[in-house]
Amino acid sequence: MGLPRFGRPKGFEGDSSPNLYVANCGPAVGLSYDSIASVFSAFGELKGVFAADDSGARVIVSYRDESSATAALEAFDGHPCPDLGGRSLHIRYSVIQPTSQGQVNDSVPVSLMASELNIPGLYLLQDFVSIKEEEELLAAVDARPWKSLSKRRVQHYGYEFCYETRNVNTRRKLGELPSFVSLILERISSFPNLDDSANIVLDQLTVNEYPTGVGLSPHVDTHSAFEGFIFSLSLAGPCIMEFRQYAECAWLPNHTSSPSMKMQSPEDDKSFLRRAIYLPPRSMLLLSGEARYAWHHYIPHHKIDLVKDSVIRRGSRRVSFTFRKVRTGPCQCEFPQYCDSQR
Ligand SMILES: O=C(O)CCC(=O)C(=O)O
Ligand SMILES: [Fe+2]
Repeated sequence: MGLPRFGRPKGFEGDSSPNLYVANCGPAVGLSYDSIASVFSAFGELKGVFAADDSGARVIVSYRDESSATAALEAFDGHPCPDLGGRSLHIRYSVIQPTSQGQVNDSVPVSLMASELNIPGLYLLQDFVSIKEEEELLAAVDARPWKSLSKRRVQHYGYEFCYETRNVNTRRKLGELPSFVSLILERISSFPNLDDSANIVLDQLTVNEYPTGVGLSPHVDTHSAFEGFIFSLSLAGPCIMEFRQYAECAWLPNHTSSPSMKMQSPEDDKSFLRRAIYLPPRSMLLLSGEARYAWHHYIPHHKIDLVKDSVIRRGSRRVSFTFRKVRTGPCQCEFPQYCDSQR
């Protein structure tokens, strides 16, 4: 699983910091992130509560001010906390771990199953289409005009996606989704894990063709552009997809709380959790809820991927069909810190 950028300091006396490493605390011991945030926010404004590792029993509580972290540490370290199920917490100041770019790119283990990533709302179904259907879908898009971007080719159906604004013009509808995807839309309407999949109406399709070694930069599909379900069908070649959750989203447009913040893009923000999943051809990925709204997805620009103990070569191309529903009003998701409609 992904390594957090905040770690436990070596030794017992770490330098003080606004970030606390809190052990014996987390969803694995019955404490939700919300309940932890609510108890720790009594000591000052929080930036957030994050998993410290994959145990589910260690978290990073990140404050705006160091003095708040000090007050919380003094109050809670080593004492049973009645508001957190009477658990005794073990608290240290946390430090930012120095990671090299090499580690960032290469060290995250790759899972085969979405459930292993522990990201709510993320689902992967293998063999969503047959080999024959895959051939037909590829033939259908290859018979239609591709638009060349700098490193990959795309086709848009339903609505054009504008890469400059990362949005769609809702007043310019191109038409209905093409008939060659009807079978996919029908299968999506009985997608497991969704309460009401039959009522999901998808009206935008982006087809991406990635040559070997080409990926996609980390991004969250713009909240104000698309609704809460994003389905992505992988065809032809495999890839891995990495998910990143950033501690700060200061580089989002209209960020007002830190006007002096210099960060321009997620690449400048080094505080993030990482998870990765293998996407084989013919699999369907669903991003919903937290996975859709609060995690960046990213396809590393690799020619080969290490999956468990196997080296997997990307094919000569990967073609993905991404189905979304264009949003017509502002997004009202539960993740305002990641939401362009709510900033
Ligand atoms: O190729 C994929 O599976 C994902 C494409 C994607 O994330 C996007 O078009 O926003
Ligand atoms: Fe995306």
